[in-house]
Amino acid sequence: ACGEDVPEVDTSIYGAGENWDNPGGDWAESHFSRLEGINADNVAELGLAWEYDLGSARVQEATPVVIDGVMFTSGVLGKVYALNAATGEELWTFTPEMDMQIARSICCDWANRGIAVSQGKVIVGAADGMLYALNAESGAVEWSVDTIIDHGRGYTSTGAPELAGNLVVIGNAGAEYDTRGYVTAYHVDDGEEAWRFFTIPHDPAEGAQEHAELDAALETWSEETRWDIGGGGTVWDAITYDPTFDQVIIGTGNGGPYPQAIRSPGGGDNLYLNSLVALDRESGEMNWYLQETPQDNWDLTATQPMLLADMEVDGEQRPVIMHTPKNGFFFVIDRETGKALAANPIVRTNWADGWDLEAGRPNMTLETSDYTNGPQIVFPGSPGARNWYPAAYDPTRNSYFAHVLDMGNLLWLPGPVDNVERQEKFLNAGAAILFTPDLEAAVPTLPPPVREAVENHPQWQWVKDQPFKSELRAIDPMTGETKWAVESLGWQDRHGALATKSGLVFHGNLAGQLFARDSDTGEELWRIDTGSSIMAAPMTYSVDGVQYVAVATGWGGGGWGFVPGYAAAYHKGNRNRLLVFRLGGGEVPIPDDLPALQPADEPPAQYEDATPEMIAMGSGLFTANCSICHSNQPRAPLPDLRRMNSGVHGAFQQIVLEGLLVPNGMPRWDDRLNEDQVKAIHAFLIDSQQSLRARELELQRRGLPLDTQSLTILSNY
Ligand SMILES: O=C(O)c1cc(C(=O)O)c2c(n1)C(=O)C(=O)c1cc(C(=O)O)[nH]c1-2
Ligand SMILES: [Ca+2]
Repeated sequence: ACGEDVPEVDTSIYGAGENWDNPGGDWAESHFSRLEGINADNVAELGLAWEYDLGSARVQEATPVVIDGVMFTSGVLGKVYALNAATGEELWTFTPEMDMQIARSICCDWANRGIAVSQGKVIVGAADGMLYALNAESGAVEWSVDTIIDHGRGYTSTGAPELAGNLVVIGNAGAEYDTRGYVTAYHVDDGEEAWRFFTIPHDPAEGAQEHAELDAALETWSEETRWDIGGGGTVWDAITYDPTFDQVIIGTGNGGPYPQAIRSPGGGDNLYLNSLVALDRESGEMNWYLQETPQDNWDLTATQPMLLADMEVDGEQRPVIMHTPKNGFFFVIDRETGKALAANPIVRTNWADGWDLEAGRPNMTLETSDYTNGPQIVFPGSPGARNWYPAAYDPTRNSYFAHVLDMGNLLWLPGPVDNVERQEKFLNAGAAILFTPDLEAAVPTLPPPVREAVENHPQWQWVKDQPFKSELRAIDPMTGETKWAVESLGWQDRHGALATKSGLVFHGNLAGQLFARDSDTGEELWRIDTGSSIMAAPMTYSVDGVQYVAVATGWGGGGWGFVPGYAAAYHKGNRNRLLVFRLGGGEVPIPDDLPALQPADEPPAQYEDATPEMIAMGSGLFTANCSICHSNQPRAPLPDLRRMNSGVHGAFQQIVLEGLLVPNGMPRWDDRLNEDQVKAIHAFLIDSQQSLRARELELQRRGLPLDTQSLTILSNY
């Protein structure tokens, strides 16, 4: 890897042109296009140019890349597609092979957020942590490298690799599991490792830290830190190369377990959790860090996308990063120093009351957010004020277009904080979390101590008086003020954005509509029904003078088991496709509605003698092990286990303990569950199937639909 060229980046041109050369669009990752072929005067003529079936029904989060007429993008588990960008003709695809036991360590669906293209290679991080460099013309593997340092822990990979000159940098996911976060830089030409940066220290009893930055970080962790569990700090989404200072900026994740009282008892900032950290491209050494959420208890990650710009601050042009992490603040950060120049709240926050620019820290309010001594309603909730959904920045209007969620969730400790056992390669979040748009309705169903604590909570009034708000906004970065906003369909209806110099903002929704709005007012200028749920960000490019707008469809990600009733994925199935539009194009073929739900089959009489204790044990084991994937909600992506047929009932033990369906993505559990436990789970499911069937037969007799959804997601980690 010696003597390679480090490509020059021209930072004087802002926004993407004909090519959209990385998932963020341009060097600034602005999701902004300079193309003006499609504008307010003609946008109403947009129609379908071509569509491409991505061959799955899970989750699509990637923004495609287009270079010289070829589109490259990624999908489920890191599958890669190369297509003719003008016609949709498939040039090649690549499906990474992996042991599907990995499905046990994936928190938030089989997402992949995109690819990197450089030196004639397309680079993707597969779900199992393998990094592949593929020949851009043929799709053949040129090199591959295992980025995971310890396969005995719950590491996965969902983020896009980031190009930094001659290097490609990749992180990983798993802060809800038993991991310690890090990023690794590899040479693009041959995959040789250049450097690795760990985001948190390791147990000092086990020898020297890997690099000097960790010695400083160690001071911010307590002596009782549960290093064995992992600590978290995963870099699962944004990594951004800043060519101006030749540095790689990483966004780090939450603490693991969530409660600091388990993770690092006695407090401390726990560096470098929930931080932006700038690393020198060549050496991997730290230039600066900014911790956005110290002392994390809440999964308030800083992994969300970063957008770069040069911006006038106090009368001076400064190179900045715009960052809206989960924690509810809008940060404008000096790229040279890492100092926050602005940090304004964009939603209600009660883990901090404002941000002190002088001190470079938030004003922490642990009395309303630390749940060590009882349940707390925390704003923003762990879905985040923002999440991975890409924002777009239009420098000509100084507007940042982003989906924002103003919502709290309820957190409490499910048990004592001492002697918590590490769950190997499994969930270790250590907190009970209730996500619901209607806490007021959910609270009466909670155990009395939790219920009372909630009703006496200072933020109970917020919950009662001001419902959650989920909206696309145009925001002024330095003030955080909203210039305009449009409401989305629900708290789960969140989506990425594209802005164009011609004054348009494009975005989709879960009901399957794609919109173009006026950048200055938010006014709707065009919409088209696609019949497929959209979360991913649209992008635009041009080939032979024709401008196209492309978007991937597919519902999933965090909370993926609960398909909202307003989603196209609920009524029409979760069609994953690429839809590409041009002026004068046609209608989008709309999938048919799914057939109506039918009453659950009669379950077998297998455990007719099951005791209530056995069923209760099965219920507890199901919640702890199975429910993160099997939500047992109508139209969920995975089978509702209250609707199993006789064949599946007959093979239940073989599926769960012997791995009969591992190739399909259902892992084996013989390392965590024994035969009696699996019998108890099965007895619980048969019991649930009986009650479901009885209820559904009754609904059917009365001529009523069978769709009854729960609005509440309880994760009892
Ligand atoms: O801590 C982690 O390592 C980690 C990983 C991921 C992921 O890889 O997708 C998510 C999260 N956390 C997370 O907190 C979160 O809200 C989330 C949403 C999504 C998604 O794809 O919709 N992924 C993740
Ligand atoms: Ca997380």
